[in-house]
Amino acid sequence: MSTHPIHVFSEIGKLKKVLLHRPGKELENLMPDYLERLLFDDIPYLEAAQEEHDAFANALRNEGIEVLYLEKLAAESLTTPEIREQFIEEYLDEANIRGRVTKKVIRQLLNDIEDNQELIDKTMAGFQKSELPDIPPDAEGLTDLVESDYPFAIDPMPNLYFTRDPFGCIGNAVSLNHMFSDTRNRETLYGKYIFKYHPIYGGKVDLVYNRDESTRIEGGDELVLSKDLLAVGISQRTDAASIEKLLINCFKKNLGFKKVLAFEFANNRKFMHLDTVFTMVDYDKFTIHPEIESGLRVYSVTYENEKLHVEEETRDLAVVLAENLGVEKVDLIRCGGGNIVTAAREQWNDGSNTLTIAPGVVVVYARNAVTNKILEEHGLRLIKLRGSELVRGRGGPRCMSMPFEREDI
Ligand SMILES: NC(=O)NCCC[C@H](N)C(=O)O
Repeated sequence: MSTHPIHVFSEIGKLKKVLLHRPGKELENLMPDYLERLLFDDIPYLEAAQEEHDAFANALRNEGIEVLYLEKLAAESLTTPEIREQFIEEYLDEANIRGRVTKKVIRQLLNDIEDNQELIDKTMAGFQKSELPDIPPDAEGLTDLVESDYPFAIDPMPNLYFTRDPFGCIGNAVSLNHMFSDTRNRETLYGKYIFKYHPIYGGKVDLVYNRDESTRIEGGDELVLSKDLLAVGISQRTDAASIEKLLINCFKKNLGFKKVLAFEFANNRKFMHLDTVFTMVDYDKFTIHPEIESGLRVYSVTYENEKLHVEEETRDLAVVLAENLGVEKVDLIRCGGGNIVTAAREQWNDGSNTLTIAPGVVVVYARNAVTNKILEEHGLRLIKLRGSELVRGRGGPRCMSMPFEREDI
């Protein structure tokens, strides 16, 4: 094992260390009127969501995996008063606050929080206007005084428990993403501080993408299939141009990857990321959602002599994968078992969003019984989670986890 604090050269190597976020008060700041913009489909019951999430973390620990928490690493990254102040400033600048006086008032409230963990948790939860002291009528800010029914001074970040997306560990490096939506793009600030200032990770990890890039990419579209091969989705969330930048940067940092398979598929919410329709579960096995297969286009992207080469793959996906992984044959396991309704229902509930913790061992939601049975029939060992509340944010075990260390395969 290398001495790098990030080491991820496959999707399936034995998972050693993984990053989660325990859902917090940000979920209690969800309201029906704003669900769509905040990318939620319903409002989870926080206490039950936390119980389900703790069960997820414990299931991983029982398999010998070290569980890290985003909120804890972020708090540990505020190592000096100056860094803490800078963090608060950047957070406020990105929080879309309506008035100067309101911003000043919130800055004071944040400064008054002594404990760094409490500070980070509060930035994640957001601020209801009702939590702020009244703005005096003679305050100089017009925007602060104009009444609006919108109840938040700062929106919550309810999607934080999907740690897969704001940044992705690729080899020894990290892709600190520029995300598709305003609501999620704010989440990448925590990654920025972790990889800049955290006592273990700060300054030790190369970035192969940065949050200030203009084109978008999200971790759910980034799959490390082998030490040579990445797969990246061109999706609702990820632009083709970002894949080119990512590949060039991986080359420049000598990470060893030789090719990206770019998967272009339907651009819509139900298939928001590649990992909602396609995951690797063993040396030669993948889950796939049948509904994407007919429209799927796959491109091989390589970079040689400072030039990108792109070629559309016309052969079957299974053949392309087998050749690129150096295995005889690849099994594409179709979620839902060939029934279009079952497949659609179970995909919506993240039936193909498996987290592989060792070759052939995957974490899944128990609720996707048909897909789970098929996975078992293919010889996989399943660790089944209850996800009744967690699934309301539209993500499964892979979305809720970011591997920091895997054993090489
Ligand atoms: N990798 C993933 O597919 N993550 C799930 C993200 C769900 C979240 N509500 C979102 O729409 O971004």
